[in-house]
Amino acid sequence: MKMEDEVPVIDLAGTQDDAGLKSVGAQIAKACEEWGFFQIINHGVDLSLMDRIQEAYREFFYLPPEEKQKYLVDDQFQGWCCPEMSGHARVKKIGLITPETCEYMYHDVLYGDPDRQNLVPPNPPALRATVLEYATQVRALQERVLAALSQELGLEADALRRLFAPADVGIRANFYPLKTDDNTVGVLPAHSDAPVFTFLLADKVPGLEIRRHGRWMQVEPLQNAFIVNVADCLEVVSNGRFKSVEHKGGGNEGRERISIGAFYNPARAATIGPVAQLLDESSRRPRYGSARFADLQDQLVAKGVHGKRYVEALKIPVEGS
Ligand SMILES: O=C(O)CCC(=O)C(=O)O
Ligand SMILES: [Fe+2]
Repeated sequence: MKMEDEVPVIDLAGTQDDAGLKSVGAQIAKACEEWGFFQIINHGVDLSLMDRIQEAYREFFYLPPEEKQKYLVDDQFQGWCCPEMSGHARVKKIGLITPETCEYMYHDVLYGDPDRQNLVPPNPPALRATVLEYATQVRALQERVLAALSQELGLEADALRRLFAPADVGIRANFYPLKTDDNTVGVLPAHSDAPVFTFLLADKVPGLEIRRHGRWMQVEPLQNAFIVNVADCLEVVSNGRFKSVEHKGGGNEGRERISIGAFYNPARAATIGPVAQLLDESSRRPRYGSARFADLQDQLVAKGVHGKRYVEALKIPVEGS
C-alpha cells in the first residue's frame, strides 16, 4: 500500500505549549484539508482512563436488556438503543435506529446542568464518573487541536473555541457484538458527523471505514491513538477548506468491537456559518449559509443520519452552474 493511502498520523508529543502546538498546526490543517481524517498519538489523555472507559461501556452492554431498557433513548437523543428496539414508539420517533443498525449509547455529558450528567447510567457503578472524567480530558485535548486550527486559518488561537462556546462533549459508544449464525451484527450506516470534530477511541479491532475518492477504505487503528475526523460545523466555519468526510462503522467477524466517539458539540445557540474574517481576507464568497447548531441538531434527531445531508443543505449553489 502506498504511503498516501494511509490516514495521516500526527504526533502531539511536546506540543503542550504554544510554540509546540504551532509546530504541528500545519500538519493538522493539511490532514483536515486532504483527508478530513487523521490519527493522533502522544496526545496526553490518560491511557488507563481510555482502558477504563472501554471496560465500563463493555460492562454496560453486557447487562441484561431489561436493565439497559431503563435508559432507552429519549427525544433529545440521550440514552441507549439496540436494533431489537427499533419498533418501539419512542425509538421510531427519533428515527435513528433500524433493525440493521448497531447497539449504542449516547449522552451529552458536560452541559452545566448536573441533571443531564445524571442521565449517564449508574450501572455499572464506575460508568458515570469515568465518562465525565474522560469527556473533561478529551475536551481539553480537542481545544488544543482547535487552537492549532484557528491559528492555521489566520485567526486568534481562541477564535474557534469562542465561536462554539460553551461547547459540550457528546459521548457515543457503539457496540458490535460477536456475530452468531442466526444474528447479524448491526452497523453504523454511512454518515458525516454534525459537530465540529470527533475523537474516536477505536477498538484494537478495526471496523471504521471512510469514503476516500469515491471508495470505502478501512482505517487501521493505532494502539492508544485517537482517530480524529472533521465534522460538518468545521467544514462550514472554514468555508469548505476542511472537509467533513463520510464514514461508517461495523463489527469484525469473529471479534467483538466497541468504538467510543467524543463529539465536540457547539453550544446549541451558536451560529454556524463561514467565519467572516476568512471571507474578508481572501474575498472568497461564502460557500455555505448559516444556521443555529440547535437547528442542525434537531433536524438530525428528527430525520436521522444519512450521508452528508445537513452540510449539503447549507451549501450555497455557485451562480450559473
Ligand atoms: O464504529 C465506528 O468506528 C464509527 C463510529 C462513528 O462514526 C460514530 O459514532 O459517529
Ligand atoms: Fe461518525
